[in-house]
Amino acid sequence: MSMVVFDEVVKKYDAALSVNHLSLVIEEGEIFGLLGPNGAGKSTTIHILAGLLGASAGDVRVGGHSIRKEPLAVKRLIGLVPQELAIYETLTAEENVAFFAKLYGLRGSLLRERVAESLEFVGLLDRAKAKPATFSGGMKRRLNIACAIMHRPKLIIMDEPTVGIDPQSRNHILDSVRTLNKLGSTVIYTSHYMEEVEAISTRVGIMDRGRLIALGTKEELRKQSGQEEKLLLELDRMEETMLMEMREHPRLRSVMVTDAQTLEVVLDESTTALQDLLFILHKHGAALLKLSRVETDLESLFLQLTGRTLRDRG
Ligand SMILES: Nc1ncnc2c1ncn2[C@@H]1O[C@H](COP(=O)(O)OP(=O)(O)OP(=O)(O)O)[C@@H](O)[C@H]1O
Repeated sequence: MSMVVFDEVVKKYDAALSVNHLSLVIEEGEIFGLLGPNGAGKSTTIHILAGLLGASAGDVRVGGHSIRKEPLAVKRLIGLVPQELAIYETLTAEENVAFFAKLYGLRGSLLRERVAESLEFVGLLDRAKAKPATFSGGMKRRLNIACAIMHRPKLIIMDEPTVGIDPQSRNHILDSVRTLNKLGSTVIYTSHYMEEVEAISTRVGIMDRGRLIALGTKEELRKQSGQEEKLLLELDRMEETMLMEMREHPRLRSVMVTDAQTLEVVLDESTTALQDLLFILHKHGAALLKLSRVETDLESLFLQLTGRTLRDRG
């Protein structure tokens, strides 16, 4: 079932379109990574989806409900972790989560149960009675997440949740995204850190200047962009006759010796290329000590699509 359907969504602030006719379907169970440089339109897209901002044109459906016609039904399905912290420094951690729980209509023992559950989930149960003023930046972000998930939303939207935090909290947050997804939530996650999106997403959409310029699994994006399937082979020996045979083989696009024991090989698209490569190794009595794949690089893909670098390195 489709969890989110963007249908020709437009957001216009001034002359430029911040979201430019966005159409996109996200299926139930996905971890969808929305990637793009600063100002690409990610936050605007997320805010329209969460009902915080009206679209200039088009509509979004969440779990079959139109955000225009049934905004409350949509809001009930969503947990938004905003880019800016949405927690109260004067309340304790558990009071913060309880505040949001009450907004969703939770009361009494169910409220207490869900507050404890979400604080435990983000690793802050032992700090339930402390105020966020005593927390590190990463802990505040985790509390921000607890506030967004306590009503067990079907769709969790995270807008750059790992900006400027320590590695421990960052890993905690990435693990929690995976766990929430396993527990049944669809997750939409924006970032301009491509490593994160690569690591956790089932599918990636790349935005630039309000438009979705690429969409697919990492593998599909690699194919769309013409990036090649590159393998690294560590061998116990490297004979010239074997290398010659590889270089002459029509299914092996390039064969390069990178050090005394390592070969970098680019295969063509055919299904038998890898088999042929292994056959040649076997024929020449070379043992394969290690085989690894050079991972798709979203950064260079973005560069190729737009002529600009993805990351704001400031
Ligand atoms: N309230 C606003 N008024 C006018 N223009 C706006 C407003 N909010 C956003 N924009 C413009 O819309 C475009 C998209 O901004 P948006 O914040 O959605 O990008 P983003 O991809 O989320 O960037 P970031 O990674 O910095 O959060 C930008 O050009 C921005 O200047």
